[in-house]
Amino acid sequence: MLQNRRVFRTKKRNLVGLGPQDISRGDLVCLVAGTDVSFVFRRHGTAEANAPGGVRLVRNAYVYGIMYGEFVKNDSFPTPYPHLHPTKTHAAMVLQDLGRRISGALHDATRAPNLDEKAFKSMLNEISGALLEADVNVKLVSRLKNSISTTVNFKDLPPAVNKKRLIQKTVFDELVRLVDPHAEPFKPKKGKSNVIMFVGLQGAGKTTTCTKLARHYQARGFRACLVCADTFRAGAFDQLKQNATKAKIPYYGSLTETDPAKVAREGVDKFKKERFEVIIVDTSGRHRQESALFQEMMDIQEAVKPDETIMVLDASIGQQAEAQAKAFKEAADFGAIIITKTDGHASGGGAISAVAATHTPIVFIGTGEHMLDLERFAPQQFVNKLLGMGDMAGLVEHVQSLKLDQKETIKHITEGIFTIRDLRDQLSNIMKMGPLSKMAGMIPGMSNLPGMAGMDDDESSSRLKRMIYICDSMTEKELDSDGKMFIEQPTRMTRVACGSGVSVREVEDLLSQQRMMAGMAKKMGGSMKNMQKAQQAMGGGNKAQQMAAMQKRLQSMGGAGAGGMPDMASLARMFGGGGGGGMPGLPGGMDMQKMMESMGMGGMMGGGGGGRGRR
Ligand SMILES: Nc1nc2c(ncn2[C@@H]2O[C@H](COP(=O)(O)OP(=O)(O)OP(=O)(O)O)[C@@H](O)[C@H]2O)c(=O)[nH]1
Repeated sequence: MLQNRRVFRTKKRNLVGLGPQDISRGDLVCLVAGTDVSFVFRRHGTAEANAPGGVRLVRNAYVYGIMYGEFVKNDSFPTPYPHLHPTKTHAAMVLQDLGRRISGALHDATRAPNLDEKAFKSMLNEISGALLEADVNVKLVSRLKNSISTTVNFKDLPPAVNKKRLIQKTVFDELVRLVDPHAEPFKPKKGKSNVIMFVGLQGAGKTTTCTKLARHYQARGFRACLVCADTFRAGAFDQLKQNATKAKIPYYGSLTETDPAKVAREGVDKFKKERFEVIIVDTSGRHRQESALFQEMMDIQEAVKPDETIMVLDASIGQQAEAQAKAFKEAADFGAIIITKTDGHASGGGAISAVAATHTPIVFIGTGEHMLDLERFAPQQFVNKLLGMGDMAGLVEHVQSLKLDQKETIKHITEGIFTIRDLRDQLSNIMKMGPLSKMAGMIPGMSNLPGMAGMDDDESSSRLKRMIYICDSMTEKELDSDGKMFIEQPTRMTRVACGSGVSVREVEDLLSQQRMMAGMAKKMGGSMKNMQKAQQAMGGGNKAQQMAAMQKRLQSMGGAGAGGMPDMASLARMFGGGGGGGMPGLPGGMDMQKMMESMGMGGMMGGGGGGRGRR
């Protein structure tokens, strides 16, 4: 389980086990009749994959709680095939696992018919164990445990107190305290040159994160640019150049100058003269905390006098994080931390402990290699999300930052129309939003749904791309049509299929999805007008207050890790489209679950299932 092996878990029973090292996301762990160990199977990725014969054996596995047949005897698990009993396996993100364990412990304790001291203590032990396993510093865990015990003070609780509420609130508050150093992070000011310098060990993700951050500020209206002061690693400037070019961000660096402080000064001076507002300086890393690295860091700091120094910490650093952060703090006195690679198998707790050790706030977390994989870190929202309670404010901010153009589609839906072009626009908007699993994590209750945790982002993204290719192979007239011309002239389908490199069947599927959505649009046409009026009336008020009220309402629907699923249709209606304080990501009244299902991602919403294979 620990040395390079995988951990399996199912949401309901937290099953844990050992598996082969080459196990991968989406594999099935099955009990086969007549055997007493479980086996890992892999789907072939064809339409027949769901048929009993559509899988191949990878190797055996040991999963506690199912290997002696307990699983088969428990009829609360779905049994899609009589002789194969799959549980969803995935190379789980450990932070997500940590969240699931904590909310599972809370859930078990607070749902117990007799919430006695024993149940409370066992919940505390489970939470502490989960935090320790995730590499959170042992002193911090013990402090958290004591604090919860003291605040709840189970023995002397007056009978009138709502124990469940109190426990939930205390655990939540203490987890927030763990990641909140109560220090205000730096905020760049418009109309001024804000110099931000990055420091960190080699490979922590500095160069990647510099570009992500520059893009983040650029998307929020700042004139952002990048300076490469890494003259130590061959290829560092090329990497920054490549990233910056892709993100359309101006950059500065030198292939010949060897003094990093000189390059940094030249770059910063140049961009200050050009009135750039966010100037990000990337520095070099080393394998270890070497004195040469620290000296270089101080020289660059002296040369560019940054307004903010950010330390980049790899989430997988584990227990060394604290010592490393302390050493960097002494040398470079950084004012903020960015934790990268939180999407990996890292435990993340070490990096979280670094916050407490240096009293420095985490400002962002890196959640993938893509340019958009940077999330603002806010302690309360982070804990909300960790416990599966969603992060609505983050979701709205994320979608708003994408500046999605919805006007045409919303106008169409109001008129009861949904063209193929509308479908194409929606598909590309969904692509811009980033991985669906990430979006799901931000919607209260959604990350707790069966199937969500193991959602295969690569597969859904490639499916979306193929659908966009199909649309891109159509003529303007076809795109603006209601799709009927394809039924009247089926050769059009063959032409589009050839043009986009897919089968005619896939074109047919896309058209039937568009037809289904057009049917929904037709039904919604009339009611939309009234809804927009209501939204406009709401749009004038205080948005922060509305946001807080919405978050509260959704939480009460989702419950604290209870897995309650908000009504997605009403959620989408609340977001509305276009007007007032609505979220421009989804057309008003669109049922997200139906929309995902219609796009062939229904399997993700309900677990199992799986989509149609490619031909
Ligand atoms: N999965 C994932 N990978 C990341 C993330 N951030 C960075 N990476 C990857 O980590 C690797 C190292 O990132 P770099 O940006 O080159 O690291 P660096 O700190 O600049 O390295 P040096 O310049 O050698 O000091 C690259 O392959 C990045 O794509 C993240 O949040 N998630």
